[in-house]
Amino acid sequence: MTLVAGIDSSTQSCKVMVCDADTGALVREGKASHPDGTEVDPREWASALDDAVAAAGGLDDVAAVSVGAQQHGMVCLDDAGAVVRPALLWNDTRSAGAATQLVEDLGGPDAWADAVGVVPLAAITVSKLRWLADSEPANADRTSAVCLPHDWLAWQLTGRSDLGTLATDRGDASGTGYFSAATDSYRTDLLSLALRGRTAAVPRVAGPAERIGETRWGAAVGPGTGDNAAAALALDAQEGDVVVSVGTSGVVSAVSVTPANDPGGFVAGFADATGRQLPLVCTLNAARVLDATASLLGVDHDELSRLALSAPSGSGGLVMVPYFEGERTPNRPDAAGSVHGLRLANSTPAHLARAAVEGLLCGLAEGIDHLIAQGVTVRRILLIGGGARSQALCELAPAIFGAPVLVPQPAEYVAIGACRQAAWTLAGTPEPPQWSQTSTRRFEADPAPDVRERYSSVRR
Ligand SMILES: Nc1ncnc2c1ncn2[C@@H]1O[C@H](COP(=O)(O)OP(=O)(O)O)[C@@H](O)[C@H]1O
Ligand SMILES: O=C(CO)[C@@H](O)[C@H](O)COP(=O)(O)O
Repeated sequence: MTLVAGIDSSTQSCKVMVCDADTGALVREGKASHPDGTEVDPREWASALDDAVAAAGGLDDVAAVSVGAQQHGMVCLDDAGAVVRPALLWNDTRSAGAATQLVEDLGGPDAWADAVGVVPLAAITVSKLRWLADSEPANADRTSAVCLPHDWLAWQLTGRSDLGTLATDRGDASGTGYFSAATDSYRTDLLSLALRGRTAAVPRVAGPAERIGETRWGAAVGPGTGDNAAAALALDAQEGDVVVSVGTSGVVSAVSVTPANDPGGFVAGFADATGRQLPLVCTLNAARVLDATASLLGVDHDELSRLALSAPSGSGGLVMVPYFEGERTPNRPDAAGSVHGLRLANSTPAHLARAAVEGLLCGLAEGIDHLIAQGVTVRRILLIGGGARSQALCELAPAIFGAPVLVPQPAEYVAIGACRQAAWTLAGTPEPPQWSQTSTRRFEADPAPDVRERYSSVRR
């Protein structure tokens, strides 16, 4: 059996899966935690990867490996290839002011949507680079190259240190704000605009199944990609499939042949890992809303779910707007979460649990609406990510989305997508290998538009 490995270096942890290259059957897996916080020394990712690989029984017998990772993180390298400062992650909002300035500098949101399909927000790499130029000019001066978390980890796997050997793929490059998914080209003028006239090298954009190097034991290293593009590859998402991921981030995305152009800044015009587009809406608050509410109530996730399902639809008028970490969609970096409509009758753990699940889902439902406004057709909604392990989330999602929801078997879909890319790199075929698709559970419910209406009015 030929084995391939896929890595998901996500916000909270590193997951490694080893699969049969022909069928995609899982052979073994491992996981290790990442440190908390919104800035992380990339060497912590390498160390978590080592631990996750050890937990997965090593990779010496795999013939190819690919890395999927959290998008947008700013990894700055000096001319010797050393890390200049800890990486600012996608969920670090200190770059919010820099994003606003950058939008103005290019002539407004329309100019950005036309240039790269992405209007800078705090999350986007280009905004983090402007923050660096203004707040840490000495570090900006020392930065000879800038890359993303997956680019850096894949580079580590190849054992190279020459900046000219850095590689990325168009899926992750499209999340930088200086690469256009519509034209498949860098806009180094925008990178330079962010860095206030400085220049920095960027990784070469490899093809979707290109071998970008070899590990020290001789395995092929695939191009890797951003986590959301990897998940779409795992699910073999086709046009009409809307993937909703409830991890640290809440993500609504869909593969498409048409690049997104949303000057409103809700939908980002990213690329997928196969050559298509991946219009995407991302929120800052998802699975951790459930984590925080469970901890507030002193219960575990199973009990939180049971409580939420025991309360009435609409939580008796209790509405949670879950902007615990500020928010990205809508763009409210300085917001805080709030609970509205407290009455004696709804001041119970069950009502609060339900309000948390409903509030989280209402934010994602707005994301689906934004995709539809960009011309995306919704044929199927697939729910994945750590939060999809919550029975309450699965049962309430169809009511809030107003459509049936398919929940694939709980699994690490980003790592599986990276495995599939590794197998594709090994096969060298024009299309990715056909692996049998996971079974799904179908959830249906009567639509609850009143819950969404109340949420929208409270949010406004
Ligand atoms: N049964 C569950 N119900 C709700 N949330 C869960 C459950 N199991 C795990 N989670 C949450 O899912 C999150 C991890 O999901 P994951 O998709 O791996 O995130 P990320 O990719 O951002 O690291 C954690 O916040 C975790 O607490
Ligand atoms: O910023 C985005 C997408 O634009 C996030 O989806 C990150 O890619 C982090 O993903 P998770 O760790 O939450 O899976």
